[in-house]
Amino acid sequence: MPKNIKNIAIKTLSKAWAILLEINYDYQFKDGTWKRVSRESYDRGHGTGILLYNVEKSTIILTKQFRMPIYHTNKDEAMSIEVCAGAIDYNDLPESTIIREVEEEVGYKVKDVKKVMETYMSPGALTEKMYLFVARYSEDMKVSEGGGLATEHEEIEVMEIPFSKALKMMSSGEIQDAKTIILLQYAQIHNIFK
Ligand SMILES: Nc1nc2c(ncn2[C@@H]2O[C@H](COP(=O)(O)OP(=O)(O)O[C@H]3O[C@H](CO)[C@@H](O)[C@H](O)[C@@H]3O)[C@@H](O)[C@H]2O)c(=O)[nH]1
Ligand SMILES: [Mg+2]
Repeated sequence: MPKNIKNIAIKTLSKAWAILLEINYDYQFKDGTWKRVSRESYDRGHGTGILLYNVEKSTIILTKQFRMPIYHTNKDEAMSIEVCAGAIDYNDLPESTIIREVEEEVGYKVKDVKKVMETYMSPGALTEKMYLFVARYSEDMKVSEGGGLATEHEEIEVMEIPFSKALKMMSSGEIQDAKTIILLQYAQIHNIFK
């Protein structure tokens, strides 16, 4: 734990769906001087994501959905292609969260999920840590069409595509979501289709 931080003062800028804080603190730089620093920190909890893959078919399952923060800054890229993912509810665990999200969003009941990484997605601004998983899927695990929760205003298109196509979509920039890129590269590095 760093010892060169003191006099922390926290101000809540916004407390709505998530919490935006302004955190002011004294930070001692390497030359010994102390300076007052201010940083904003957005807390929307932690999250999970999963790459679902089928070795026999060489396919994976991705989702496509409208993302307002992208639309707000880059309208053409607002339909985001991502691995299935979901925020962890208070007191829930990453494993149970991702198993529930897989059923809600893409319609499969998976059991054995393997955690492959824990990663801070945007540590300069977000408190969120993402727990990333992989799991095999097959037709006998299919229980619904998925699509997300209408009550939560979700509308998720389920995409089952060859792994090779997903890699091309990553190279071409059609896939730009970080958790998705990390998991696709994990699959490539660890040769999970072999
Ligand atoms: N009212 C309100 N509701 C929100 C807001 N943001 C999200 N929600 C609700 O919370 C749900 C979040 O859906 P999840 O499936 O749990 O999460 P996600 O949006 O897929 O995000 C996942 O990936 C993100 C990283 O790309 C992660 O940040 C996130 O934790 C999660 O893993 C949405 O359907 C929506 O109902 C908001 O600003 N306001
Ligand atoms: Mg989701």
